[in-house]
Parts: sequence; C-alpha cells; structure tokens
Amino acid sequence: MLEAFKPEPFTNFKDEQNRADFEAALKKVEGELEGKYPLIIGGERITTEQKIVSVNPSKKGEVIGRVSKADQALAEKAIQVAAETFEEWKRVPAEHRARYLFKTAALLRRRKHEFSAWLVKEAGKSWVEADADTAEAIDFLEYYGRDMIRLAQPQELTRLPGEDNEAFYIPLGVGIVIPPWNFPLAIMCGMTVSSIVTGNTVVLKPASATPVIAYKFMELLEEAGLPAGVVNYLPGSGSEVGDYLVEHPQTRFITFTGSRDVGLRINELAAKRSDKQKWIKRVVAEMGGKNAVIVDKDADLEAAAQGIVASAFGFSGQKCSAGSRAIILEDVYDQVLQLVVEKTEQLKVGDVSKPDTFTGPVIDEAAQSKILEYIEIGKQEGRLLAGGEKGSDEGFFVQPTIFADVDPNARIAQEEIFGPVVAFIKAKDFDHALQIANNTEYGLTGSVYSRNRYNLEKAREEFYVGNLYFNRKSTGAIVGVHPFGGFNMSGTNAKTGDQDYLLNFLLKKAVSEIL
Ligand SMILES: NC(=O)c1ccc[n+]([C@@H]2O[C@H](COP(=O)([O-])OP(=O)(O)OC[C@H]3O[C@@H](n4cnc5c(N)ncnc54)[C@H](O)[C@@H]3O)[C@@H](O)[C@H]2O)c1
Ligand SMILES: N[C@@H](CCC=O)C(=O)O
Repeated sequence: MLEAFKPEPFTNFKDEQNRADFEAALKKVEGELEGKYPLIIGGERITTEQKIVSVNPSKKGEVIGRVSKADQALAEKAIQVAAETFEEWKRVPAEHRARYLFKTAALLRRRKHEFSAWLVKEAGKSWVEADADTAEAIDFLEYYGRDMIRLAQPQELTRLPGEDNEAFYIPLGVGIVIPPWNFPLAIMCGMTVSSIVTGNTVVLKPASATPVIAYKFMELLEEAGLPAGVVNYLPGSGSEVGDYLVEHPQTRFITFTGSRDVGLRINELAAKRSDKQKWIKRVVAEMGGKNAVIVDKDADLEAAAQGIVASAFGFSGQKCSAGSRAIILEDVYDQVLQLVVEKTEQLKVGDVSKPDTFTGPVIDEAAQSKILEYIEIGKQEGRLLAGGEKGSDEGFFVQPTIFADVDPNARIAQEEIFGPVVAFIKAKDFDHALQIANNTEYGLTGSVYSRNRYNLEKAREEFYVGNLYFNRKSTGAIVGVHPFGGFNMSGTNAKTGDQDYLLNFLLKKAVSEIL
C-alpha cells in the first residue's frame, strides 16, 4: 500500500552535517567534470563528431561535459525506436509503469546532493535553488506515479439496464519532450515521466545549456530498470533537430516548456498536417511570464520588500515565475523602494559553489548580453537605483538591478527579460495596481501583499494569472500544492503537479456492450 503523496522536504543548510555532505557532493562532481556523453537511442550509446560543450556559468573556463549532438538521421532513428517501443510499452499495466517512477525517486533521493551539485555546476544554481530543483524532481516522480494509478481505476458511469459500459484511458503514442534549461532536472524530469507513466514513449531533446544533468537522469531511469527505447536521449540544435522532430508525421504530441517565441513556433509547426499524418498533434506549451508583485498601502512592508527581492533575484531572475514588476501604491512607494534597495545591496553575487551566494550567474553569454541590453533600455525608461552592470568576468554575472518610476507600458515593464532586473511602478490606488498588473500579454504568476480583505478578494477575482499568491513571493510552487501554469501567452495552462496534468497525455475510450 502506497503512502499518500508528501512533498520532499528541503535541506537545512544551517545544519553543519548537511553542509559537509553538500561540499562532499560538489567535490565528487568536480572529479567527474569534462566527461563525454553519447546519445541514447533504444539503449544504444551513439557517439557523434559534433559536440555540445556544456560549461559552468560561474566559471566560464570549466567544462562540465562534452555531449554528442544528433543530426536529422539520428532524430529519425529515435522516432522509429520510440514508435516500435510504444507497441510494447502501451501494454504495460499502469501500476507497473508507476513503479519505475517510484524506484527512480528512491534512487534520486539517495543521491540528492550529488544531483544538486550537478545543478550548481551546470546551471549556476545556488545550493538552496539546486536543492529545491532536485526535491521537485522527486515530487514529480512520486506524484505522477500515484496519479496514474488513480487514473487507471474503473470509472463511474451512469448505468443503463441491459448494457455494460466502461471508460478508460489509453496513451497517445510517440511524444517529443522539449524542456528548458532553468529547471534542468525538475521540469525535464516532470515532462518526461508524465509522458511515459501514461504509456507513451518519447524522444527527449534536452536544453543545450544543460544536457549533462539530463544524461545523469537517463542513467537513473536505466538503473531503475526502465526498458530501453521508452525514453530516447537526443541532444541537438532546436532549429535542425527540434523542427524535424516536431514536424515528423509519427509525432503524436509535443510537450514543451520554454520561451514564448519558440512555443508559438512549435505550436504553428505542429498544427500543419504532414503527409501520412493521421492525427491532430497535441501541444502542451508552457511559456514565459512578466509577473507582478503588488504592495498595498497597509501591507507588511518588510515582508513585501523581502518578497520582492526573493521573487526578482532568486536564481538571478531566471524563473518563469520571477517577479519582474513591483507595483506599489503611491502611499508606501518610497518606503518599499528604499527597503528593497537596501536588501538588494546586501545580496552576495558570485560563484554558487560557495554556500552563501544568493545571486549566481546567468546561464550564458547570450543571456548576459540580452540582459545588459535591457539594462541600457531601462536607463532610458527609469531611474537606476541598484546594479546596472555586469559582475566579475570569471562567469556570466549581472548585478541585481532596480529601476524606479517605470511607465507600465515601457519595454522593461512589458517584455520578459529573464534576468535579475525589476521595474518599480507607482499606482494611484489598488484598482489602478490591478489594472497595471493585468496590462501584459502574459498571465503566469502574481503576488499581492495586503492586509485588506476586500482588496485580497478583489485580486482573487480580477488578477488574471494562473498562480496567484497572497503575502508571499511569486516563485516556488510545490507539486500537489500549487498546480502550476499560466494564462494567455504564458501557455496552455497544462497545470504541472496537478491531478489534471496527466490527462494531457491520454485519450479516453468508452466501450459499451449490449448484454
Ligand atoms: N511556464 C513555465 O512553466 C516555464 C517554466 C520554465 C521556463 N519557462 C520559460 O522558458 C524560457 C527560458 O527557457 P529557455 O531559454 O530554455 O527557452 P527556449 O524557448 O529558448 O528553449 C526551450 C527549449 O526549446 C528548445 N528549442 C529551441 N528552438 C527550438 C525549435 N525550433 N524546435 C524545437 N525546440 C527548440 C531549446 O533547445 C530548449 O530545449 C523563459 O521564457 C521562461 O519563462 C516557462
Ligand atoms: N515552478 C517554478 C517556476 C518554473 C519556471 O521557471 C516556480 O513556481 O517558481
């Protein structure tokens, strides 16, 4: 009998033993850098000439690994293997499939710090952020395993005399999994295991900045005994291999998490029927955000300032849930701004191998350049009060940056920057604050700091986001607790970590027999 799902606890790094264990895990990973990683198709290791070189964003010179890169011929092979394997995997009972997830969760829990250490090295996550990423991956395994068992139970139907009726779920077929680099373990794992526990087989194309952590996860699935060919590991370029996989007539669904532009492109390509294609491809696309933190005039201003800093600068603002707009009622605007500037000036920016670093690097040079360009735009659109520059050249650092007095329609208030930059906007009253918050094409997360029940209820109704938080930061959704996914250009509202999520990867069949 399975225990009820419970989220994995976070590690307390104030505990000396935990710190020592984490240091040891970092040492272990440091000893394994510069490895060479092949593709894995149907269990076969395939090495190619062309490589993706993964580097540590905190230390540009440190190579994490060299990963073989697929071409279209290998993408074709991966689809064919996934299609053949589907014929067997779809017949494996749901409970058996779920057990592979539970076993993988147990293996991951045992090596939790080691996986988090890879996240520190390859993604530039601080210890706390890396630990949360690994915990969320464990949660997805435990949650989706249980949920598939629930969905496989007989379903209640209205009975007609003389007729035997039944309805049950069946899988879709071959799926393409395209995850982002910013939760390279949790989101990649969640997207992959939700697709396979429902009976589908997949081609997993990991994000090019974080292919090593995805390879480590593949090894874990193999250790758990997952049959070859259920997940096929295929790193490659988005434009060459990504488009090929999305357009392929045997692709039945695409599950994507990433930027708005790539998500829309995938949606468009997937909508075009190719020769011999028998189905409408299903697309799950979870995309970006331009999230707002509203501070009401009677809010706990200290808590609000802390929440703004955590939402804007946690993992250098590289979360779809990041609070990149702070909308403050004019009565308390100057006070909140000052508190946030003071707190921001105290943040440690640097190499995340050190336990007290709060803000690490951004993921790569292209991201750093893009963020610095937005900072130049911000200098025209607002009053620079903190940051505004890059950090040490050892890594891809950007100082946490605050712009005050920004117009709600300014570019830095409208476009997803995906870096440590927050725009302060003044609101006349609470209605005005809500109006500004909703003035975006996105609709992912939002926070409201207030002690006014009337205003909180108003926000509950009118703040148009998929994840709304009261008196807490806009980031850090927990599986099973905060079903995650947004509205409008933030995506298809698939709601990860929720009881509706697995339905994205299933078909429902009804069978009726006259007795
Ligand atoms: N809504 C959510 O749940 C959520 C979660 C995490 C990240 N995000 C969003 O993700 C973005 C950051 O991630 P990113 O930089 O990895 O996004 P991205 O769109 O650049 O890349 C996402 C994935 O798409 C792949 N890709 C790129 N071009 C492709 C193509 N033509 N065909 C197929 N695949 C292609 C990439 O290799 C990567 O694996 C931000 O916009 C962030 O808000 C959203
Ligand atoms: N689920 C994460 C965000 C994922 C996107 O980056 C959060 O709630 O902060």
